Amino acid sequence: MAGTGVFEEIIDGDVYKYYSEGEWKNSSSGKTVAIINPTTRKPHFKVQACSQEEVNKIMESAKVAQKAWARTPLWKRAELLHKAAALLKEHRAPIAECLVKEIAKPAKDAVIEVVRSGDLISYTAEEGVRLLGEGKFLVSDSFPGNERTKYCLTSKIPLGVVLAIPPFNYPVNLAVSKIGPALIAGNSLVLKPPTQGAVAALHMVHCFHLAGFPKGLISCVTGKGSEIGDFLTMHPGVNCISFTGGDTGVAISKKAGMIPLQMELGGKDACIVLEDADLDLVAANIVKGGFSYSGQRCTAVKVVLVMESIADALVEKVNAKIAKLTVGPPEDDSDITPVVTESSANFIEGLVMDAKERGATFCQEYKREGNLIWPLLLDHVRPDMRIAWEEPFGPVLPVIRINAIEEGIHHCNASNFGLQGCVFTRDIVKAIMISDAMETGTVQINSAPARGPDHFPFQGLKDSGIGSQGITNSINMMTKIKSTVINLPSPSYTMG
Ligand SMILES: NC(=O)C1=CN([C@@H]2O[C@H](COP(=O)(O)OP(=O)(O)OC[C@H]3O[C@@H](n4cnc5c(N)ncnc54)[C@H](OP(=O)(O)O)[C@@H]3O)[C@@H](O)[C@H]2O)C=CC1
Ligand SMILES: O=C(O)[C@H](O)COP(=O)(O)O
Repeated sequence: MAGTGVFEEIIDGDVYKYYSEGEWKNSSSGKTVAIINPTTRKPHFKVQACSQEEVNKIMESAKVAQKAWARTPLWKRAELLHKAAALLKEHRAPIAECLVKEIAKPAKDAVIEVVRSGDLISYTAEEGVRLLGEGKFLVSDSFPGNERTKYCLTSKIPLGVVLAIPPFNYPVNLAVSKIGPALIAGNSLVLKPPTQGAVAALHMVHCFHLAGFPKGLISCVTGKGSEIGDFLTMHPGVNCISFTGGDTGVAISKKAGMIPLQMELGGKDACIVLEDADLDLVAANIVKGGFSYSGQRCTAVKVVLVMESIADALVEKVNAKIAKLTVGPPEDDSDITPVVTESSANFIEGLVMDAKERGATFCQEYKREGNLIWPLLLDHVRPDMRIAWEEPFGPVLPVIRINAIEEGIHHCNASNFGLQGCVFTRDIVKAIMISDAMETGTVQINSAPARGPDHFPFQGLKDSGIGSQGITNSINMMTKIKSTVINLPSPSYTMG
């Protein structure tokens, strides 16, 4: 149960505490934020609304703790991360329960997210020891005009205080995807979890606390992003921001100072289907890719671009699979569960109504009960419809019929997003050429888009992000280079 057993100390009455200087605390603000259960649409949890003074204190302690942490041997950093990973997996049940109640993640998927997060932390520990355990050694005479009088030793050093801001749909996995790299690289970490998902995140933070990380090294600030967010992202004590979410990230990138930014934002991942594709494989991937977690994934299939000659056959197969999707509460492991907020459901409905007014073909009746929207495939979608371009982040998928591959590539590249895309064909040469032409961070050949496995590089182009994630790239991004040059009085060559 959430907030019980080892987690008792993170809650006071019915309000979860925030985490600062190695302790669970009540905010002096006296304000709390209600977390609404998307299924019941009633408040389920409460967290503190932290004050700016509390943020300042957290930043001060993070700065002090980071100096000591940077002097902690790599193997000791890794040891603590492995402990946190084990604790996360040990306590997967209460954390998964929070995901079910806060973000209506299907119960099975909720457990998978927590276990995946433990694996991510452990892999990060190992990768960090290897990656940061070596540097570069350069000699001066490799550059014209120089003798070998200089040795340059370079290493990767921490940035300082990393601010991590994950989104609601993976409040644990997309938090640890930032926390792990930051810590193994020698940084301290301030986490601002999403409101929907904050309690799952607080339970995750407690696993790091139980692992025995130094006081002040990890903090967790709760409160609405719209209220405390700017104070955090513009705080002079922040040396790096790693953000995942929507166009909020674009605004943050304009406000943040001269610091490294890692941004993973929205997507409109296109699925291009050629005439020779295996339509059973395509249909399975479109349904899994487009409707898992009710389409609330940045890497969800968000528009299908299918050759006209096979479109009827594909749509029929997709509809048959949609008909088998279960719709209901996350507690029952339903395939389709309520979307995260009423405002999200309203946004999705707006896109559906626009498509209806402009003549899209509804393959299923549009049905909504509260935040629960039944899966819907819209056929014969045209570029003048909003759903052709906007990201519903819901269980609604548009199909655009094309008569040439170039049309599909054009639509993909005309989007402001450039996260992932996928292409289905038996012709690997064509697949490579299409992949090369698609302006996205990743192209999946013969499978739906996906961020995982978590050690793969993951990046968005254009409005889909800044920089690259994936464990190795995240570790590197949370370091900077330090050079030490040894100057010799006269040239010296190893004589072999
Ligand atoms: N690329 C991806 O992986 C994802 C993309 N998205 C996109 O984002 C949209 C909304 O999802 P959501 O999670 O609400 O994304 P948001 O961008 O609204 O929120 C992401 C995170 O940013 C925080 N935040 C909000 N405002 C600020 C601010 N001014 N300064 C600092 N942090 C802030 C949020 O906190 P709080 O919750 O308290 O507002 C949350 O922790 C989706 O519809 C989708 O388009 C969403 C999830 C994942
Ligand atoms: O933010 C998201 O939606 C995730 O990056 C998607 O991750 P997944 O492809 O592993 O579900």
